[in-house]
Amino acid sequence: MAIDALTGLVRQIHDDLASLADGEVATYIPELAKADPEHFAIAIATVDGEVFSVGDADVAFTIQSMSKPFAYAAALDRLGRAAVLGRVGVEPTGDAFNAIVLDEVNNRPFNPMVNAGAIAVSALFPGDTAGARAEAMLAALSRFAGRPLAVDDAVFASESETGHRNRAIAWLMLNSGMLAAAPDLALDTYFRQCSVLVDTRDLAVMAATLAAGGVNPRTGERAVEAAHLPDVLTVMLTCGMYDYAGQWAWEVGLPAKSGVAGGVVAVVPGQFGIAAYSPRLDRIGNSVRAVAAIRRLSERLSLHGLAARPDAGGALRRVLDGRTLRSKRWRPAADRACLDTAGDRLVVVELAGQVPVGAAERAIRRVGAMVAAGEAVVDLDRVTGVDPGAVVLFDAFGVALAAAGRSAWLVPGRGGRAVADGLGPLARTGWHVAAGLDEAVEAAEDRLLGGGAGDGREAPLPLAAAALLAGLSPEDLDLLAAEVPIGHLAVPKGAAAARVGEPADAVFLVASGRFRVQLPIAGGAPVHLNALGPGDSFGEMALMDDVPLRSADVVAETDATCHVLPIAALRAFGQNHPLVMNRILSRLAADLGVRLRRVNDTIRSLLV
Ligand SMILES: NC(=O)CC[C@H](N)C(=O)O
Repeated sequence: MAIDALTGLVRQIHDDLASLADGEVATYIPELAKADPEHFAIAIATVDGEVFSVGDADVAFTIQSMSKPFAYAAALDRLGRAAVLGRVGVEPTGDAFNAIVLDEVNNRPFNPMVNAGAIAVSALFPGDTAGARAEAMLAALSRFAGRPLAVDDAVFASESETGHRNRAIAWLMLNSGMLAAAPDLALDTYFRQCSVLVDTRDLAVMAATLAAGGVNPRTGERAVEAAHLPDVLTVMLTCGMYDYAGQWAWEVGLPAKSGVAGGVVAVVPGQFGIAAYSPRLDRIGNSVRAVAAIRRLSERLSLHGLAARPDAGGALRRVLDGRTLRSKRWRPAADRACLDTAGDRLVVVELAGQVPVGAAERAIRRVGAMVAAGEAVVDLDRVTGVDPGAVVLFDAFGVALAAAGRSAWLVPGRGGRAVADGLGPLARTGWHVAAGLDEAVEAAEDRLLGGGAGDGREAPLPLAAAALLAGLSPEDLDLLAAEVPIGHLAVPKGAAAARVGEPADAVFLVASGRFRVQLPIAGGAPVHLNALGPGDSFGEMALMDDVPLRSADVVAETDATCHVLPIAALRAFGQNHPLVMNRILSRLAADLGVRLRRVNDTIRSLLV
């Protein structure tokens, strides 16, 4: 049995309320009077499909008015907002759920949560016969529950026989032309809809489907388009608890809906669906224990929708500048020195997690402060989601950049694809979308440097200028040139000087041009490890160990040339001149130390 945090907390609330016996079981629908007043259950469903429950969570009862948000969602999905708004408003009435009050001005019921509005919505289910409409209604509600639901025929019969007030409402609406179907047909669908059998766990899953953007977290099936959720959740918050809705919004702050069989569902957008069941009702028709249970849960877990939220800037993970964050591109000492000073005119803003509008605005503000005099990169690789409004801001900023004749780099990475896709035509935006952070930083550095050296057209460096041989005297170099057959290799742009798995039989000293050291990934882009330029070396690790094969690809970024020293000849040279070889190996060890520290910095930056 897995140990979790919610079950114990919910059980505590359940136990604390077990003795609460206020309220009366509904009897105006005779069949409802048969409910066991002691039944009490609480359930929570998460948006990733877990369901926690305590008490009588498997006891079945009829959904009653808790069906209304789901029927409303189905109507919005099928007919669209305008058509449904023409049939039912969104204004709370402050009256009882069965009030015979219609919005005469707009010729429609006030909202879809009271009976009048709900009957108007039930009339919108498709079908020419009661059976066809019932089938459409059950299919819609079942998508939210994630299992086939059925009607309790006894409750349906009981409500049909006694539903005179609802009949009055329906015929009154017919009289005003508000009903989209014949009253008997609309009422048949509505009474069946209210008589659908559910248990508390079902209701939690139905609410979780609304919390999860309209997708059922148990089945993965979409029950309603996400675009309709604000409509559904708003009327649940403002009207769902009838003339207790104002106090509910103030105390609990969650979109919710009650039902006279004794249930209440509540939605924590993006997190949970909550349901509670206990048949005793207060004078308004809401379950006393269920209201108390969800109120306590909201208080205990600070779920109130308008509770203070953490600063939106939390998604702004890091802001670095070009003095600390460098591209992997090789740069000559002069360029490196330039970046040591001018690097503060290159800013890299990194976002992570969910990006609300506020965080996007803050990141953009940092970029906007820089692009007038320098370069900027926005890295979204660690982002897990971007609010639609944030995408709008990124696009608007791109247009402002273009209008100002400036530009900046955007790195969508693994999480920011929605932003890149949401940008208008790249021609009208000042964003450069980069495949990776290193590419963007390299391009920003180039622009800061006015180009950047190592383009392959420079004169090849002599052997003596190789960093690996920096410790050798002219005499040492003469010895080396006399006893080691030194080759020269020209590598055209795009060609590989070395490939993974090839024999590691030579050391390459870069004389001109640039190389990228990379790991080939089957079916994907290679992983960029390092950049090399004139004076650098590769393949020299073979001097230190007996690994006979190359461990990475080395590909020319520009036309390039290298001095080539065979390993076997170098080893023989080392036997004859151990002191000279020792200077080469000391240099190599020092270089490896620099590379190791750079790798440590990279790892540390990933963990920060
Ligand atoms: N609030 C409710 O659950 C009322 C639903 C019930 N079927 C009615 O129409 O009266």
